[in-house]
Amino acid sequence: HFISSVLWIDDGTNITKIKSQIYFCLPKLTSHIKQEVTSCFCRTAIGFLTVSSAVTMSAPFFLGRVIDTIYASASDAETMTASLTSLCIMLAGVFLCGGACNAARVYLMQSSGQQIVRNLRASVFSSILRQEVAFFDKNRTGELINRLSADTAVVGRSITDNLSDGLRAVAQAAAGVSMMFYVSPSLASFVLLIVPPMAGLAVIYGRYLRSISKRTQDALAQATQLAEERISNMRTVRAFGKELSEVDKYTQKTDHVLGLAKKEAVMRAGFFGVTGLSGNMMILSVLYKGGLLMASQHMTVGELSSFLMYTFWVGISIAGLSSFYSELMKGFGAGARLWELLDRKPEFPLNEGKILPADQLKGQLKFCDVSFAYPTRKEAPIFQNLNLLVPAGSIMAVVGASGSGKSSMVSLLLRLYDPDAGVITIDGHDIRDLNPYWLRSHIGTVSQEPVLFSCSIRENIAYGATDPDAVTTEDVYRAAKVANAYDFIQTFPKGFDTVVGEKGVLLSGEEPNQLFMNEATSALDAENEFLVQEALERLMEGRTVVIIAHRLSTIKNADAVAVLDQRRIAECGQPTELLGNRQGLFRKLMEKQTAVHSITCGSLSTF
Ligand SMILES: Nc1ncnc2c1ncn2[C@@H]1O[C@H](COP(=O)(O)OP(=O)(O)OP(=O)(O)O)[C@@H](O)[C@H]1O
Repeated sequence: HFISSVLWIDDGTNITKIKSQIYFCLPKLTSHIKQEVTSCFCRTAIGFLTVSSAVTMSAPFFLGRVIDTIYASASDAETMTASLTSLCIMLAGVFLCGGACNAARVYLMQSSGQQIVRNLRASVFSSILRQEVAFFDKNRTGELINRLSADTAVVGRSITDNLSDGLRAVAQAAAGVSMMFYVSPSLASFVLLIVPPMAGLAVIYGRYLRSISKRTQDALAQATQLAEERISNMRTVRAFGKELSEVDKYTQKTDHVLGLAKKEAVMRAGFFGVTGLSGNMMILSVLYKGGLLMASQHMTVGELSSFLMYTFWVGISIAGLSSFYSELMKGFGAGARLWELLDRKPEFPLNEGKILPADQLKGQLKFCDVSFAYPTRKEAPIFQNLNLLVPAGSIMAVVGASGSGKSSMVSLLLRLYDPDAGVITIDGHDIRDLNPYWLRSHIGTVSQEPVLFSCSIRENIAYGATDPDAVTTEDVYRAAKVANAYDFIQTFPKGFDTVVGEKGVLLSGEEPNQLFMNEATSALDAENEFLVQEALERLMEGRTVVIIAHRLSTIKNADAVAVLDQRRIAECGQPTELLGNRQGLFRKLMEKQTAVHSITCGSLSTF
């Protein structure tokens, strides 16, 4: 136990990183631990820990006494039965008490850990949702989810059960070594002479084993990344017919993992074979030396038995210490990632800034010399000195080639990102001075992508309301009717209570005939397009509307058209006027447009 645990305690990898994680986390973890330790919950657990450890560590001593009693009175059956019975009953009571205390300690520590995990999860989730949109461009969803679920659990465990297991291991190892010296100083010195050199060898071997183990992990991570990318972009793989070559690539990566794993297996086999052998050899030598001490009347058989049991306990406790250490290091790593997230101040305020009085709101929109590049792709500017004026109450269609930045304009208007230069104003007010909550609640967006949460249609419709709980069934029906969706939703067996999954996954699964039958799709599309168009036209009345026209047929109601090209508005004017210019970009776009795309429409509803 001792030798194999040395392997894991000596974590030679990246000490500097671990150190910086410890410096960063320790104050935060300490405040958590302080809070925890001062709770009566935890004090009780420490009390139980002390009793159970004391019982565990006194057990070998008393068991040695039992053996000596058996030996001493082996010739007198009556005396032996009497003294053995009373000793065993007493010890059984003590052990029972120790077991109960241990169970209570584990229960209290685990509950305390779960409480910490719950609090951490709530704070981390809240911190994630407060971040600006650019943060989500830079951080992968999977990684954030991992912090929320796995890292919180690791931190919780490392400062509760793990800490109590660690304390227990320290106490038991110290008590065990002391008891070994108490029972037989000469045998204890003998053991302590042979263990350190063996531990030294284990450290050297362990470092090599760990480096191979790390290489295997890295190779596996590469293979997994390849698989993840290919699976999530399955459509592209299928479209290019690359299934077989991708399988080959993945197989090559897994072959590499297999090669390293085999090497590691050989190394591990050697290591554990040698540690098992050396463990047995050590016990044999203790027995040999102990036997000699018994022969010279320096030790009883009970003392030798106690001594052996203590050596086992010390070994087990040190193994426990090594797992405590590695869990604690994991806790520091996870903690560093969590607190980095918890301490991160979002770049945009969430609910601060000016709120314009409703009666002063006209809805004039202006982009003045706006330059913008996505934070993740600073080298590829989307807009440079873009200017556009959308008069209050008018309908402006923004057109342009795919990737010209139409949707990016909506993102800037919603203040999902800030321009790098220039200003965007609403009725002359810089949107950076306005309260983003208020701003977004006054901008309605209608998008081609139905983002549905996995709950009922009713809940999905109510999602946009300021207070979804206050939304009545009538409100939901009214909203559905305005969107021309009421009749369509009523065709589902469960109507508004139909549960839909993320991106409508369940909806398609439940209602395949009505939604996704091949022959029906075109008819449904046309019908839906008409219904949506009609609903939008009703919504547009009296509002400032920016239509992001992916399909040029959707601009027929627009008062003006702005053509995006070369990172700015290249043309702007009435559709008929622009169509009249044969060399104009709009005219060319109209001529080019033969394929039918779906629409995305960003509308400034309230203005
Ligand atoms: N979050 C993002 N991070 C980095 N680049 C982005 C991001 N979103 C869009 N882009 C890039 O910005 C450019 C403009 O994209 P945008 O979606 O605004 O164009 P679009 O005109 O609406 O295109 P489409 O008509 O194809 O929808 C594209 O090159 C796109 O790849």
